[in-house]
Amino acid sequence: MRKASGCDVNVYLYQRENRHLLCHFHRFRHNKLFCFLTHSSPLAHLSSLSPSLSLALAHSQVSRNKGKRTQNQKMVKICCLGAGYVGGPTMAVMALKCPEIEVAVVDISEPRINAWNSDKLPIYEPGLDDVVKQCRGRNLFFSTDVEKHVFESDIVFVSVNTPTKTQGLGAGKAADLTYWESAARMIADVSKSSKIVVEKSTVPVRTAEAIEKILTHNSKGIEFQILSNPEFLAEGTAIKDLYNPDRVLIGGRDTPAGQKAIEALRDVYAHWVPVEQIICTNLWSAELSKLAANAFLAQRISSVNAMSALCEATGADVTQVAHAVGTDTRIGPKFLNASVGFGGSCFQKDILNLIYICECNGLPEVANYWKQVVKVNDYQKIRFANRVVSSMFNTVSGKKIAILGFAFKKDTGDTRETPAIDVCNRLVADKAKLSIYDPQVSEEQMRKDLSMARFDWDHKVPLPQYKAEGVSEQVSVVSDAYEASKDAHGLCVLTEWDEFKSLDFKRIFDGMQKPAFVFDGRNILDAEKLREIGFIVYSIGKPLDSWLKDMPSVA
Ligand SMILES: NC(=O)c1ccc[n+]([C@@H]2O[C@H](COP(=O)([O-])OP(=O)(O)OC[C@H]3O[C@@H](n4cnc5c(N)ncnc54)[C@H](O)[C@@H]3O)[C@@H](O)[C@H]2O)c1
Repeated sequence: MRKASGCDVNVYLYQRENRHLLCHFHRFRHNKLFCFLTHSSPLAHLSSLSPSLSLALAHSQVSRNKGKRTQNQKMVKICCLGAGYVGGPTMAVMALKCPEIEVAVVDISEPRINAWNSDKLPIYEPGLDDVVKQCRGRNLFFSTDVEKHVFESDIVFVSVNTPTKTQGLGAGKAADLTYWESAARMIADVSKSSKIVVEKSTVPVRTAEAIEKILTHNSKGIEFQILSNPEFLAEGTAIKDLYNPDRVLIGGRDTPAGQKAIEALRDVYAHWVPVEQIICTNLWSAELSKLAANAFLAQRISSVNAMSALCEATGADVTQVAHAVGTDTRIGPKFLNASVGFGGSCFQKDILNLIYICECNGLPEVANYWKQVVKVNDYQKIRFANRVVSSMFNTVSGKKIAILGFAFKKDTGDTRETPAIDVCNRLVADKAKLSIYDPQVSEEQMRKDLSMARFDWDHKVPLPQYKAEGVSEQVSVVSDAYEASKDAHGLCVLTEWDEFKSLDFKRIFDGMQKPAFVFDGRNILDAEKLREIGFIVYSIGKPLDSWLKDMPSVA
Protein backbone atom coordinates (compact mmCIF):
# COMPACT_ATOMS: atom_id res chain seq x y z
CA MET A 1 0.00 0.00 0.00
CA ARG A 2 1.30 3.50 -0.76
CA LYS A 3 -0.16 6.87 0.03
CA ALA A 4 -1.34 9.24 -2.72
CA SER A 5 -2.50 12.76 -2.21
CA GLY A 6 -6.00 12.86 -0.76
CA CYS A 7 -6.62 9.14 -0.76
CA ASP A 8 -5.07 5.76 -0.13
CA VAL A 9 -4.13 3.73 -3.12
CA ASN A 10 -4.14 -0.01 -2.55
CA VAL A 11 -2.84 -2.47 -5.07
CA TYR A 12 -4.17 -5.98 -4.94
CA LEU A 13 -3.55 -9.12 -6.86
CA TYR A 14 -6.82 -10.85 -7.61
CA GLN A 15 -6.96 -14.42 -8.77
CA ARG A 16 -9.96 -16.13 -10.28
CA GLU A 17 -10.24 -18.84 -12.86
CA ASN A 18 -6.45 -18.79 -13.29
CA ARG A 19 -6.45 -15.21 -14.46
CA HIS A 20 -4.54 -12.54 -12.64
CA LEU A 21 -5.90 -9.12 -12.33
CA LEU A 22 -4.28 -6.05 -10.93
CA CYS A 23 -6.69 -3.69 -9.26
CA HIS A 24 -6.04 -0.25 -7.85
CA PHE A 25 -8.44 0.67 -5.11
CA HIS A 26 -8.91 4.24 -4.08
CA ARG A 27 -10.35 4.50 -0.67
CA PHE A 28 -11.99 7.84 -0.02
CA ARG A 29 -13.99 9.20 2.81
CA HIS A 30 -16.86 6.93 3.96
CA ASN A 31 -14.92 3.92 2.68
CA LYS A 32 -16.38 4.32 -0.79
CA LEU A 33 -14.38 2.21 -3.15
CA PHE A 34 -13.37 3.10 -6.66
CA CYS A 35 -11.59 0.57 -8.72
CA PHE A 36 -9.57 0.90 -11.89
CA LEU A 37 -8.83 -2.36 -13.61
CA THR A 38 -5.64 -2.78 -15.55
CA HIS A 39 -6.78 -5.94 -17.32
CA SER A 40 -10.10 -7.07 -18.71
CA SER A 41 -12.36 -7.77 -15.81
CA PRO A 42 -13.91 -11.10 -14.80
CA LEU A 43 -16.06 -9.21 -12.38
CA ALA A 44 -19.14 -8.83 -14.49
CA HIS A 45 -20.71 -11.76 -12.64
CA LEU A 46 -21.19 -9.49 -9.67
CA SER A 47 -22.77 -6.70 -11.65
CA SER A 48 -26.16 -6.91 -10.05
CA LEU A 49 -24.80 -5.50 -6.82
CA SER A 50 -23.63 -1.91 -6.69
CA PRO A 51 -20.28 -1.26 -8.40
CA SER A 52 -18.45 -0.50 -5.18
CA LEU A 53 -19.91 -3.49 -3.35
CA SER A 54 -19.41 -5.81 -6.30
CA LEU A 55 -15.80 -4.91 -6.56
CA ALA A 56 -15.22 -5.09 -2.87
CA LEU A 57 -16.88 -8.46 -2.66
CA ALA A 58 -15.17 -9.73 -5.74
CA HIS A 59 -12.01 -9.02 -3.93
CA SER A 60 -13.10 -11.19 -1.12
CA GLN A 61 -13.30 -14.22 -3.34
CA VAL A 62 -11.00 -16.93 -2.17
CA SER A 63 -9.69 -19.73 -4.24
CA ARG A 64 -10.25 -23.10 -2.68
CA ASN A 65 -8.31 -26.26 -3.00
CA LYS A 66 -9.65 -29.26 -1.11
CA GLY A 67 -10.82 -27.07 1.71
CA LYS A 68 -7.61 -25.06 1.80
CA ARG A 69 -7.81 -21.51 0.62
CA THR A 70 -5.47 -18.71 -0.27
CA GLN A 71 -6.84 -15.34 0.66
CA ASN A 72 -6.73 -12.15 -1.27
CA GLN A 73 -6.85 -8.86 0.48
CA LYS A 74 -10.24 -7.23 0.54
CA MET A 75 -11.84 -3.98 1.31
CA VAL A 76 -15.26 -4.89 2.65
CA LYS A 77 -16.57 -2.98 5.61
CA ILE A 78 -18.93 -4.78 7.93
CA CYS A 79 -21.20 -3.23 10.49
CA CYS A 80 -23.21 -5.07 13.13
CA LEU A 81 -26.27 -3.53 14.78
CA GLY A 82 -26.45 -4.83 18.34
CA ALA A 83 -23.42 -5.28 20.60
CA GLY A 84 -24.94 -8.03 22.72
CA TYR A 85 -24.11 -11.62 23.54
CA VAL A 86 -24.22 -12.48 19.85
CA GLY A 87 -23.11 -9.31 18.05
CA GLY A 88 -20.06 -8.65 20.26
CA PRO A 89 -18.35 -12.08 20.24
CA THR A 90 -19.38 -12.92 16.65
CA MET A 91 -17.93 -9.74 15.23
CA ALA A 92 -14.83 -9.90 17.41
CA VAL A 93 -14.01 -13.33 15.98
CA MET A 94 -14.83 -12.16 12.45
CA ALA A 95 -12.44 -9.23 12.88
CA LEU A 96 -9.75 -11.55 14.22
CA LYS A 97 -10.08 -14.00 11.36
CA CYS A 98 -10.44 -11.35 8.63
CA PRO A 99 -7.78 -8.75 9.46
CA GLU A 100 -8.28 -6.87 6.20
CA ILE A 101 -11.99 -6.30 6.86
CA GLU A 102 -13.04 -3.38 9.01
CA VAL A 103 -15.73 -4.41 11.49
CA ALA A 104 -17.81 -1.87 13.40
CA VAL A 105 -20.13 -3.06 16.15
CA VAL A 106 -22.73 -0.44 16.96
CA ASP A 107 -25.43 -0.20 19.58
CA ILE A 108 -27.97 2.33 20.77
CA SER A 109 -26.92 1.59 24.36
CA GLU A 110 -24.11 3.93 25.35
CA PRO A 111 -23.18 2.07 28.56
CA ARG A 112 -22.84 -1.16 26.58
CA ILE A 113 -20.56 0.42 24.00
CA ASN A 114 -18.52 2.15 26.72
CA ALA A 115 -18.02 -1.22 28.36
CA TRP A 116 -16.92 -2.80 25.07
CA ASN A 117 -14.34 -0.02 24.81
CA SER A 118 -13.14 -0.56 28.39
CA ASP A 119 -11.14 -3.24 30.21
CA LYS A 120 -14.32 -4.73 31.67
CA LEU A 121 -16.34 -6.07 28.77
CA PRO A 122 -20.14 -6.03 29.19
CA ILE A 123 -20.40 -9.82 28.95
CA TYR A 124 -18.38 -12.62 30.46
CA GLU A 125 -17.32 -15.26 27.98
CA PRO A 126 -14.14 -17.36 28.27
CA GLY A 127 -11.53 -16.22 25.72
CA LEU A 128 -13.46 -13.11 24.66
CA ASP A 129 -11.17 -10.58 26.36
CA ASP A 130 -8.23 -11.92 24.46
CA VAL A 131 -9.91 -11.74 21.06
CA VAL A 132 -11.14 -8.21 21.67
CA LYS A 133 -7.72 -7.06 22.88
CA GLN A 134 -6.10 -8.33 19.69
CA CYS A 135 -8.45 -6.54 17.29
CA ARG A 136 -9.94 -3.52 19.04
CA GLY A 137 -8.65 -0.31 17.49
CA ARG A 138 -7.08 -2.28 14.63
CA ASN A 139 -10.01 -3.50 12.54
CA LEU A 140 -12.64 -3.85 15.27
CA PHE A 141 -14.49 -0.78 16.53
CA PHE A 142 -17.35 -0.31 18.97
CA SER A 143 -19.45 2.77 18.54
CA THR A 144 -22.82 4.41 19.18
CA ASP A 145 -22.60 6.23 15.88
CA VAL A 146 -24.98 3.75 14.32
CA GLU A 147 -25.93 5.72 11.21
CA LYS A 148 -22.39 6.62 10.20
CA HIS A 149 -21.21 3.02 10.28
CA VAL A 150 -24.28 1.67 8.50
CA PHE A 151 -23.81 4.33 5.82
CA GLU A 152 -20.20 3.29 5.28
CA SER A 153 -20.73 -0.47 5.27
CA ASP A 154 -21.15 -3.00 2.51
CA ILE A 155 -22.57 -5.73 4.72
CA VAL A 156 -24.83 -4.91 7.67
CA PHE A 157 -25.52 -7.63 10.23
CA VAL A 158 -28.58 -7.10 12.39
CA SER A 159 -28.15 -8.75 15.78
CA VAL A 160 -30.66 -6.84 17.85
CA ASN A 161 -32.82 -8.46 20.49
CA THR A 162 -36.04 -10.23 19.43
CA PRO A 163 -37.80 -10.95 22.73
CA THR A 164 -41.22 -12.50 23.20
CA LYS A 165 -44.07 -10.01 22.85
CA THR A 166 -45.59 -9.24 26.22
CA GLN A 167 -48.58 -7.22 25.00
CA GLY A 168 -51.07 -7.16 22.18
CA LEU A 169 -51.53 -9.62 19.37
CA GLY A 170 -49.53 -12.80 19.96
CA ALA A 171 -48.49 -11.70 23.46
CA GLY A 172 -46.59 -14.42 25.28
CA LYS A 173 -45.60 -16.27 22.11
CA ALA A 174 -44.88 -14.12 19.08
CA ALA A 175 -41.47 -12.52 18.63
CA ASP A 176 -41.38 -8.79 19.22
CA LEU A 177 -39.79 -7.38 16.09
CA THR A 178 -39.89 -3.74 17.17
CA TYR A 179 -36.09 -3.48 17.39
CA TRP A 180 -35.66 -5.27 14.09
CA GLU A 181 -38.13 -3.07 12.26
CA SER A 182 -36.62 0.15 13.56
CA ALA A 183 -33.16 -1.11 12.56
CA ALA A 184 -34.42 -1.89 9.05
CA ARG A 185 -36.04 1.54 8.70
CA MET A 186 -32.83 3.21 9.81
CA ILE A 187 -30.76 1.18 7.31
CA ALA A 188 -33.13 2.26 4.53
CA ASP A 189 -32.98 5.89 5.66
CA VAL A 190 -29.21 6.30 5.85
CA SER A 191 -28.04 4.09 2.97
CA LYS A 192 -26.70 5.71 -0.14
CA SER A 193 -25.17 2.59 -1.63
CA SER A 194 -26.39 -0.99 -2.08
CA LYS A 195 -25.88 -3.34 0.82
CA ILE A 196 -26.24 -6.88 1.95
CA VAL A 197 -28.39 -6.97 5.09
CA VAL A 198 -27.86 -10.07 7.20
CA GLU A 199 -30.37 -11.39 9.73
CA LYS A 200 -28.23 -12.55 12.63
CA SER A 201 -30.98 -12.30 15.20
CA THR A 202 -33.31 -15.27 15.57
CA VAL A 203 -36.51 -14.28 13.82
CA PRO A 204 -39.80 -15.90 12.80
CA VAL A 205 -39.78 -17.66 9.47
CA ARG A 206 -40.50 -15.20 6.63
CA THR A 207 -39.23 -12.15 8.53
CA ALA A 208 -36.87 -11.46 5.64
CA GLU A 209 -39.89 -10.83 3.45
CA ALA A 210 -41.15 -8.14 5.81
CA ILE A 211 -37.70 -6.62 6.12
CA GLU A 212 -37.31 -6.62 2.35
CA LYS A 213 -40.57 -4.69 2.06
CA ILE A 214 -39.37 -2.06 4.51
CA LEU A 215 -36.03 -1.73 2.79
CA THR A 216 -37.32 -1.68 -0.78
CA HIS A 217 -40.16 0.76 -0.05
CA ASN A 218 -37.65 3.22 1.29
CA SER A 219 -34.74 2.34 -0.91
CA LYS A 220 -34.51 5.33 -3.26
CA GLY A 221 -33.27 2.98 -5.96
CA ILE A 222 -30.62 1.32 -3.83
CA GLU A 223 -30.49 -2.46 -3.97
CA PHE A 224 -30.61 -4.49 -0.78
CA GLN A 225 -30.05 -8.21 -0.62
CA ILE A 226 -31.35 -9.88 2.54
CA LEU A 227 -29.62 -12.95 3.89
CA SER A 228 -30.48 -15.12 6.86
CA ASN A 229 -27.41 -16.19 8.81
CA PRO A 230 -28.65 -17.42 12.19
CA GLU A 231 -26.16 -17.80 14.98
CA PHE A 232 -25.71 -21.18 16.70
CA LEU A 233 -23.16 -20.23 19.38
CA ALA A 234 -23.86 -21.28 22.93
CA GLU A 235 -23.11 -18.87 25.73
CA GLY A 236 -20.19 -20.02 27.88
CA THR A 237 -18.50 -21.60 24.87
CA ALA A 238 -19.15 -18.80 22.38
CA ILE A 239 -15.54 -18.24 21.30
CA LYS A 240 -14.88 -21.95 20.86
CA ASP A 241 -18.14 -22.32 18.93
CA LEU A 242 -17.31 -19.36 16.71
CA TYR A 243 -13.79 -20.66 15.97
CA ASN A 244 -15.07 -24.15 15.15
CA PRO A 245 -18.74 -24.01 14.30
CA ASP A 246 -20.51 -27.30 13.50
CA ARG A 247 -21.86 -25.40 10.51
CA VAL A 248 -22.52 -21.89 9.26
CA LEU A 249 -25.94 -21.47 7.71
CA ILE A 250 -26.63 -18.86 5.04
CA GLY A 251 -30.03 -18.46 3.41
CA GLY A 252 -30.75 -16.15 0.51
CA ARG A 253 -33.06 -15.48 -2.39
CA ASP A 254 -32.96 -17.94 -5.23
CA THR A 255 -32.13 -15.20 -7.73
CA PRO A 256 -28.76 -14.39 -9.35
CA ALA A 257 -28.33 -11.39 -7.06
CA GLY A 258 -29.40 -13.43 -4.03
CA GLN A 259 -26.93 -16.18 -4.87
CA LYS A 260 -24.12 -13.64 -5.31
CA ALA A 261 -24.89 -12.17 -1.93
CA ILE A 262 -24.73 -15.67 -0.40
CA GLU A 263 -21.37 -16.17 -2.09
CA ALA A 264 -20.06 -12.89 -0.72
CA LEU A 265 -20.97 -13.80 2.86
CA ARG A 266 -19.71 -17.35 2.40
CA ASP A 267 -16.36 -15.90 1.39
CA VAL A 268 -16.15 -13.95 4.63
CA TYR A 269 -16.72 -17.12 6.68
CA ALA A 270 -14.43 -19.12 4.41
CA HIS A 271 -11.52 -17.26 6.02
CA TRP A 272 -11.71 -19.78 8.84
CA VAL A 273 -14.61 -22.18 8.30
CA PRO A 274 -14.09 -25.07 5.84
CA VAL A 275 -16.42 -24.40 2.91
CA GLU A 276 -18.07 -27.80 3.18
CA GLN A 277 -19.34 -26.71 6.60
CA ILE A 278 -21.04 -23.66 5.16
CA ILE A 279 -24.60 -24.66 4.33
CA CYS A 280 -26.45 -22.50 1.84
CA THR A 281 -30.25 -22.70 1.67
CA ASN A 282 -33.22 -20.60 0.75
CA LEU A 283 -34.20 -17.82 3.12
CA TRP A 284 -37.13 -19.57 4.79
CA SER A 285 -35.20 -22.76 5.45
CA ALA A 286 -32.42 -20.82 7.15
CA GLU A 287 -34.85 -18.83 9.29
CA LEU A 288 -36.83 -21.91 10.31
CA SER A 289 -33.72 -24.06 10.90
CA LYS A 290 -32.67 -21.85 13.79
CA LEU A 291 -36.03 -22.17 15.52
CA ALA A 292 -36.06 -25.89 14.78
CA ALA A 293 -32.54 -26.43 16.16
CA ASN A 294 -33.39 -24.71 19.44
CA ALA A 295 -36.68 -26.57 19.70
CA PHE A 296 -34.91 -29.93 19.19
CA LEU A 297 -32.25 -29.08 21.78
CA ALA A 298 -34.79 -27.95 24.36
CA GLN A 299 -36.91 -31.01 23.60
CA ARG A 300 -34.00 -33.28 24.52
CA ILE A 301 -33.61 -31.53 27.86
CA SER A 302 -37.32 -31.75 28.60
CA SER A 303 -37.30 -35.41 27.58
CA VAL A 304 -34.54 -36.34 30.01
CA ASN A 305 -36.07 -34.14 32.70
CA ALA A 306 -39.44 -35.84 32.27
CA MET A 307 -37.59 -39.13 32.60
CA SER A 308 -35.90 -37.87 35.80
CA ALA A 309 -39.27 -37.54 37.52
CA LEU A 310 -40.12 -41.11 36.59
CA CYS A 311 -36.70 -42.30 37.80
CA GLU A 312 -37.31 -40.77 41.21
CA ALA A 313 -40.70 -42.47 41.39
CA THR A 314 -39.37 -45.89 40.39
CA GLY A 315 -35.84 -46.09 41.81
CA ALA A 316 -34.12 -45.88 38.42
CA ASP A 317 -31.11 -43.58 38.05
CA VAL A 318 -31.46 -40.96 35.30
CA THR A 319 -27.71 -40.86 34.64
CA GLN A 320 -27.68 -44.58 33.97
CA VAL A 321 -30.80 -44.35 31.83
CA ALA A 322 -29.39 -41.41 29.84
CA HIS A 323 -26.12 -43.27 29.30
CA ALA A 324 -27.91 -46.41 28.13
CA VAL A 325 -30.14 -44.38 25.82
CA GLY A 326 -27.37 -42.11 24.56
CA THR A 327 -25.05 -44.92 23.50
CA ASP A 328 -27.53 -45.71 20.72
CA THR A 329 -25.78 -43.96 17.86
CA ARG A 330 -29.13 -42.86 16.46
CA ILE A 331 -29.70 -40.86 19.64
CA GLY A 332 -26.22 -39.86 20.79
CA PRO A 333 -24.99 -38.86 24.25
CA LYS A 334 -25.08 -35.05 24.16
CA PHE A 335 -27.63 -32.86 25.88
CA LEU A 336 -28.97 -35.67 28.03
CA ASN A 337 -28.10 -34.30 31.47
CA ALA A 338 -31.05 -34.05 33.79
CA SER A 339 -31.23 -30.71 35.59
CA VAL A 340 -33.42 -28.17 37.29
CA GLY A 341 -34.47 -27.01 33.80
CA PHE A 342 -33.19 -25.13 30.79
CA GLY A 343 -32.82 -21.37 30.74
CA GLY A 344 -31.20 -18.70 28.63
CA SER A 345 -32.64 -16.10 26.37
CA CYS A 346 -33.30 -18.41 23.44
CA PHE A 347 -34.86 -21.81 24.09
CA GLN A 348 -38.14 -20.74 25.62
CA LYS A 349 -38.48 -17.65 23.45
CA ASP A 350 -37.81 -19.54 20.25
CA ILE A 351 -40.16 -22.41 21.08
CA LEU A 352 -42.93 -19.97 21.98
CA ASN A 353 -42.32 -18.28 18.68
CA LEU A 354 -42.48 -21.63 16.89
CA ILE A 355 -45.75 -22.40 18.66
CA TYR A 356 -47.18 -19.09 17.50
CA ILE A 357 -46.11 -19.68 13.92
CA CYS A 358 -47.72 -23.15 13.97
CA GLU A 359 -50.97 -21.71 15.34
CA CYS A 360 -50.95 -18.93 12.72
CA ASN A 361 -50.51 -21.57 10.05
CA GLY A 362 -53.47 -23.62 11.30
CA LEU A 363 -51.38 -26.38 12.88
CA PRO A 364 -52.67 -26.61 16.50
CA GLU A 365 -51.50 -30.20 16.98
CA VAL A 366 -47.95 -29.26 16.04
CA ALA A 367 -48.16 -26.21 18.30
CA ASN A 368 -49.34 -28.36 21.22
CA TYR A 369 -46.50 -30.80 20.69
CA TRP A 370 -43.89 -28.06 21.14
CA LYS A 371 -45.84 -26.38 23.95
CA GLN A 372 -45.28 -29.46 26.04
CA VAL A 373 -41.49 -28.89 25.94
CA VAL A 374 -41.93 -25.57 27.77
CA LYS A 375 -44.50 -26.99 30.16
CA VAL A 376 -42.20 -29.82 31.22
CA ASN A 377 -39.46 -27.25 31.81
CA ASP A 378 -41.73 -25.21 34.08
CA TYR A 379 -42.78 -28.40 35.84
CA GLN A 380 -39.15 -29.35 36.47
CA LYS A 381 -38.28 -26.01 38.09
CA ILE A 382 -41.30 -26.06 40.34
CA ARG A 383 -40.86 -29.75 41.11
CA PHE A 384 -37.34 -28.96 42.33
CA ALA A 385 -38.48 -26.07 44.55
CA ASN A 386 -41.33 -28.19 45.92
CA ARG A 387 -38.86 -30.96 46.73
CA VAL A 388 -36.82 -28.48 48.80
CA VAL A 389 -39.88 -27.41 50.76
CA SER A 390 -41.34 -30.88 51.26
CA SER A 391 -38.00 -32.32 52.41
CA MET A 392 -37.76 -29.73 55.14
CA PHE A 393 -41.00 -30.74 56.89
CA ASN A 394 -43.09 -28.92 54.29
CA THR A 395 -42.01 -25.49 55.44
CA VAL A 396 -39.06 -23.24 54.76
CA SER A 397 -40.55 -20.26 56.52
CA GLY A 398 -37.73 -18.32 58.20
CA LYS A 399 -35.16 -20.95 57.19
CA LYS A 400 -31.94 -19.90 55.53
CA ILE A 401 -31.26 -21.58 52.20
CA ALA A 402 -27.98 -21.15 50.36
CA ILE A 403 -28.32 -20.77 46.60
CA LEU A 404 -25.16 -21.63 44.71
CA GLY A 405 -25.31 -20.31 41.17
CA PHE A 406 -27.77 -17.92 39.58
CA ALA A 407 -26.63 -17.75 35.92
CA PHE A 408 -28.59 -19.98 33.55
CA LYS A 409 -25.46 -22.09 32.95
CA LYS A 410 -21.79 -22.08 33.90
CA ASP A 411 -19.23 -19.77 32.32
CA THR A 412 -21.67 -16.99 31.63
CA GLY A 413 -23.06 -14.12 33.66
CA ASP A 414 -26.31 -14.25 31.68
CA THR A 415 -29.40 -14.71 33.81
CA ARG A 416 -32.09 -14.41 31.17
CA GLU A 417 -34.77 -17.07 31.86
CA THR A 418 -32.46 -18.75 34.36
CA PRO A 419 -34.25 -21.50 36.34
CA ALA A 420 -32.85 -19.83 39.46
CA ILE A 421 -35.43 -17.07 39.11
CA ASP A 422 -38.40 -19.45 39.38
CA VAL A 423 -36.81 -21.59 42.09
CA CYS A 424 -35.84 -18.57 44.21
CA ASN A 425 -39.23 -16.93 43.77
CA ARG A 426 -40.96 -20.13 44.84
CA LEU A 427 -38.82 -20.34 47.97
CA VAL A 428 -39.31 -16.66 48.74
CA ALA A 429 -43.06 -17.16 48.36
CA ASP A 430 -42.72 -19.87 51.04
CA LYS A 431 -40.95 -17.28 53.24
CA ALA A 432 -37.46 -18.76 53.01
CA LYS A 433 -34.40 -16.56 53.57
CA LEU A 434 -32.08 -16.92 50.61
CA SER A 435 -28.36 -16.32 50.58
CA ILE A 436 -27.22 -16.34 46.96
CA TYR A 437 -23.73 -16.67 45.52
CA ASP A 438 -22.76 -16.68 41.85
CA PRO A 439 -19.21 -16.00 40.64
CA GLN A 440 -20.37 -13.86 37.68
CA VAL A 441 -23.76 -12.38 38.41
CA SER A 442 -23.96 -9.05 40.20
CA GLU A 443 -26.26 -8.38 43.14
CA GLU A 444 -27.98 -5.68 41.13
CA GLN A 445 -28.78 -8.13 38.35
CA MET A 446 -30.12 -10.77 40.76
CA ARG A 447 -32.38 -8.27 42.50
CA LYS A 448 -33.61 -6.96 39.18
CA ASP A 449 -34.38 -10.48 37.95
CA LEU A 450 -36.19 -11.42 41.13
CA SER A 451 -38.27 -8.26 41.02
CA MET A 452 -39.57 -8.64 37.49
CA ALA A 453 -43.05 -9.97 36.97
CA ARG A 454 -42.67 -13.22 35.15
CA PHE A 455 -44.67 -13.20 32.00
CA ASP A 456 -47.34 -15.84 32.18
CA TRP A 457 -48.83 -17.26 29.00
CA ASP A 458 -51.05 -20.31 29.51
CA HIS A 459 -49.00 -22.26 32.02
CA LYS A 460 -50.81 -25.12 33.63
CA VAL A 461 -48.08 -25.37 36.23
CA PRO A 462 -48.57 -22.52 38.71
CA LEU A 463 -45.44 -20.41 38.67
CA PRO A 464 -44.61 -18.46 41.81
CA GLN A 465 -46.10 -15.03 42.07
CA TYR A 466 -43.44 -12.69 43.19
CA LYS A 467 -43.73 -9.93 45.75
CA ALA A 468 -41.04 -7.28 45.34
CA GLU A 469 -40.88 -6.39 49.03
CA GLY A 470 -40.18 -10.02 49.91
CA VAL A 471 -37.07 -10.07 47.80
CA SER A 472 -35.37 -7.14 49.45
CA GLU A 473 -35.99 -8.54 52.94
CA GLN A 474 -35.57 -12.23 52.28
CA VAL A 475 -32.69 -12.25 49.84
CA SER A 476 -29.06 -11.51 50.54
CA VAL A 477 -26.28 -11.75 47.99
CA VAL A 478 -22.87 -12.85 49.20
CA SER A 479 -19.41 -13.24 47.76
CA ASP A 480 -18.62 -16.90 48.42
CA ALA A 481 -20.22 -20.29 48.89
CA TYR A 482 -19.07 -20.66 52.53
CA GLU A 483 -20.71 -17.41 53.55
CA ALA A 484 -23.88 -18.39 51.68
CA SER A 485 -24.11 -21.70 53.53
CA LYS A 486 -23.20 -20.47 57.03
CA ASP A 487 -26.09 -21.37 59.38
CA ALA A 488 -28.20 -22.49 56.43
CA HIS A 489 -30.68 -25.34 56.70
CA GLY A 490 -30.33 -26.30 53.08
CA LEU A 491 -28.10 -25.68 50.07
CA CYS A 492 -29.26 -25.68 46.46
CA VAL A 493 -26.93 -25.93 43.46
CA LEU A 494 -28.66 -24.16 40.60
CA THR A 495 -25.74 -23.58 38.18
CA GLU A 496 -23.05 -26.12 37.31
CA TRP A 497 -20.04 -23.85 38.02
CA ASP A 498 -16.89 -25.98 38.21
CA GLU A 499 -15.79 -24.31 41.45
CA PHE A 500 -18.76 -25.83 43.30
CA LYS A 501 -17.39 -29.32 42.70
CA SER A 502 -14.23 -28.63 44.70
CA LEU A 503 -15.80 -26.90 47.70
CA ASP A 504 -14.86 -28.17 51.16
CA PHE A 505 -18.20 -29.76 52.00
CA LYS A 506 -17.05 -30.91 55.44
CA ARG A 507 -16.47 -27.26 56.33
CA ILE A 508 -19.85 -26.35 54.83
CA PHE A 509 -21.58 -29.14 56.77
CA ASP A 510 -20.00 -28.07 60.03
CA GLY A 511 -21.28 -24.53 59.55
CA MET A 512 -24.88 -25.53 58.69
CA GLN A 513 -28.00 -26.23 60.79
CA LYS A 514 -28.81 -29.92 61.23
CA PRO A 515 -30.18 -31.89 59.56
CA ALA A 516 -28.28 -30.33 56.68
CA PHE A 517 -29.70 -30.74 53.19
CA VAL A 518 -28.09 -30.51 49.76
CA PHE A 519 -30.33 -30.22 46.69
CA ASP A 520 -28.20 -30.68 43.61
CA GLY A 521 -30.10 -29.21 40.67
CA ARG A 522 -27.29 -30.00 38.24
CA ASN A 523 -26.07 -33.39 39.43
CA ILE A 524 -22.48 -32.16 39.72
CA LEU A 525 -21.74 -33.17 43.31
CA ASP A 526 -20.60 -36.55 44.59
CA ALA A 527 -23.76 -37.52 46.48
CA GLU A 528 -22.16 -40.53 48.19
CA LYS A 529 -19.36 -38.42 49.67
CA LEU A 530 -21.87 -35.85 50.85
CA ARG A 531 -23.90 -38.57 52.54
CA GLU A 532 -20.77 -39.86 54.27
CA ILE A 533 -20.21 -36.35 55.63
CA GLY A 534 -23.76 -36.40 57.00
CA PHE A 535 -25.85 -34.47 54.49
CA ILE A 536 -29.30 -35.52 53.34
CA VAL A 537 -28.90 -35.33 49.58
CA TYR A 538 -31.31 -34.89 46.74
CA SER A 539 -29.94 -35.29 43.19
CA ILE A 540 -32.29 -34.92 40.25
CA GLY A 541 -33.54 -38.23 38.88
CA LYS A 542 -31.51 -40.37 41.32
CA PRO A 543 -32.77 -42.93 43.86
CA LEU A 544 -34.05 -40.99 46.85
CA ASP A 545 -32.56 -40.99 50.33
CA SER A 546 -34.86 -42.74 52.79
CA TRP A 547 -35.45 -39.36 54.44
CA LEU A 548 -36.85 -37.93 51.21
CA LYS A 549 -38.89 -41.05 50.49
CA ASP A 550 -40.69 -40.67 53.80
CA MET A 551 -41.64 -37.09 53.08
CA PRO A 552 -44.96 -36.29 51.40
CA SER A 553 -44.74 -36.73 47.65
CA VAL A 554 -44.35 -33.60 45.60
CA ALA A 555 -46.48 -32.47 42.69
N1 LIG B 1 -27.64 -15.08 23.35
C1 LIG B 1 -27.49 -16.18 22.64
O1 LIG B 1 -26.89 -17.18 23.08
C2 LIG B 1 -28.01 -16.25 21.23
C3 LIG B 1 -27.58 -17.28 20.40
C4 LIG B 1 -28.04 -17.32 19.10
C5 LIG B 1 -28.94 -16.35 18.65
N2 LIG B 1 -29.36 -15.35 19.47
C6 LIG B 1 -30.27 -14.34 18.93
O2 LIG B 1 -29.49 -13.19 18.59
C7 LIG B 1 -30.24 -11.99 18.82
C8 LIG B 1 -29.47 -11.08 19.76
O3 LIG B 1 -29.32 -11.77 20.99
P1 LIG B 1 -28.37 -11.21 22.13
O4 LIG B 1 -28.35 -12.25 23.19
O5 LIG B 1 -27.09 -10.74 21.55
O6 LIG B 1 -29.24 -9.94 22.61
P2 LIG B 1 -28.74 -8.75 23.53
O7 LIG B 1 -29.97 -8.23 24.19
O8 LIG B 1 -27.58 -9.17 24.36
O9 LIG B 1 -28.19 -7.67 22.49
C9 LIG B 1 -29.00 -6.97 21.60
C10 LIG B 1 -28.46 -5.56 21.49
O10 LIG B 1 -29.13 -4.89 20.42
C11 LIG B 1 -29.17 -3.52 20.75
N3 LIG B 1 -30.13 -2.85 19.88
C12 LIG B 1 -31.48 -2.89 19.89
N4 LIG B 1 -31.98 -2.14 18.89
C13 LIG B 1 -30.92 -1.62 18.23
C14 LIG B 1 -30.76 -0.76 17.10
N5 LIG B 1 -31.83 -0.32 16.44
N6 LIG B 1 -29.53 -0.40 16.72
C15 LIG B 1 -28.45 -0.86 17.39
N7 LIG B 1 -28.50 -1.67 18.45
C16 LIG B 1 -29.73 -2.05 18.87
C17 LIG B 1 -29.56 -3.53 22.21
O11 LIG B 1 -29.24 -2.29 22.83
C18 LIG B 1 -28.71 -4.69 22.73
O12 LIG B 1 -27.47 -4.25 23.24
C19 LIG B 1 -31.59 -12.45 19.35
O13 LIG B 1 -32.49 -12.53 18.28
C20 LIG B 1 -31.31 -13.83 19.91
O14 LIG B 1 -32.45 -14.65 19.88
C21 LIG B 1 -28.89 -15.28 20.75
